[in-house]
Amino acid sequence: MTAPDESRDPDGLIRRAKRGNPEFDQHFLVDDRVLDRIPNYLPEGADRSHLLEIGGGTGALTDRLLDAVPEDGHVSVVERDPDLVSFLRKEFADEIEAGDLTVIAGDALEVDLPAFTASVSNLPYGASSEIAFDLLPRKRPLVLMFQREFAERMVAEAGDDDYGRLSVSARHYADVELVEHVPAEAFDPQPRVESAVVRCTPRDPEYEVSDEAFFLRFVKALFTQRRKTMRNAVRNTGHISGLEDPDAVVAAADESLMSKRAGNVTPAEFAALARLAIRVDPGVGGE
Ligand SMILES: C[S@@+](CC[C@H](N)C(=O)[O-])C[C@H]1O[C@@H](n2cnc3c(N)ncnc32)[C@H](O)[C@@H]1O
Repeated sequence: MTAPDESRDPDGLIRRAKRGNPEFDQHFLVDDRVLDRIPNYLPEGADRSHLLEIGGGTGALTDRLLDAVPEDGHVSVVERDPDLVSFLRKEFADEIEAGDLTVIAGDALEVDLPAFTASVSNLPYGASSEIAFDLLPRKRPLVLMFQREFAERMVAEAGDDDYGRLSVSARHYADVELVEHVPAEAFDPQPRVESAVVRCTPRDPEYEVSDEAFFLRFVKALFTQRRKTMRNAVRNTGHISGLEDPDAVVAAADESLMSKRAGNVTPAEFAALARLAIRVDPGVGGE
């Protein structure tokens, strides 16, 4: 592993790779201070023995991750662009030869991911939601860079303007915190939007759900009608949630909950309603 003061220069990597195509979600981090900070956002005590990076690009973050793993640790990096894969394999030939780094060629949503202990990634914006929701259920610590608006929706709480399906679904798997806003100037080429880094610390939710898939589908359905009361949202979205008898769920549910809007309902309240629906609705398991 290289010492931190020997980190590769991110601008030099871009020049050597001759890459950086915004159409391929290629915005490379060039701000050394941001690059240095990102691995340190891993939760204290996180197992760093096998770090996974999705979207290696020209390797500026990969280089920092090689410094962040313990002596016998490993970094795996997935990259979809075949030219960047060739570049990474050449640039990091010594680390690959030493068994410290594996470069996996392909789409992160299609390749078999290795058994990583934590992931630190500057995600391709076009696929960030799918990749995050592929990683979150694996219950490993994650430090992920997103578009700022996406990150803010992810960490929003009930009652916040940005609170929605994304906030409830992400929190189902982990504690999520926005740890740093990153301006467009930190990248080359610069994206049109700002970015933000989110730390996800896995934990079990503080509520029970007997059918996770139904819970997540129900939350998704209810937020499609976020301006309506929960009463109407439950009734109008059976085609999405799978409820066969939404009226029975409304009748059995607490009156005050049915009068709220989804944006003011906590994850625990959604979970209690999902458990109730499973008891009373034949479409999702009840009678
Ligand atoms: C935002 S750049 C980050 C690059 C580098 N990690 C950095 O921080 O400078 C995202 C990278 O992901 C790659 N990429 C885009 N879609 C991908 C996918 N579905 N699977 C794997 N890599 C992908 C792009 O080619 C690009 O190199």
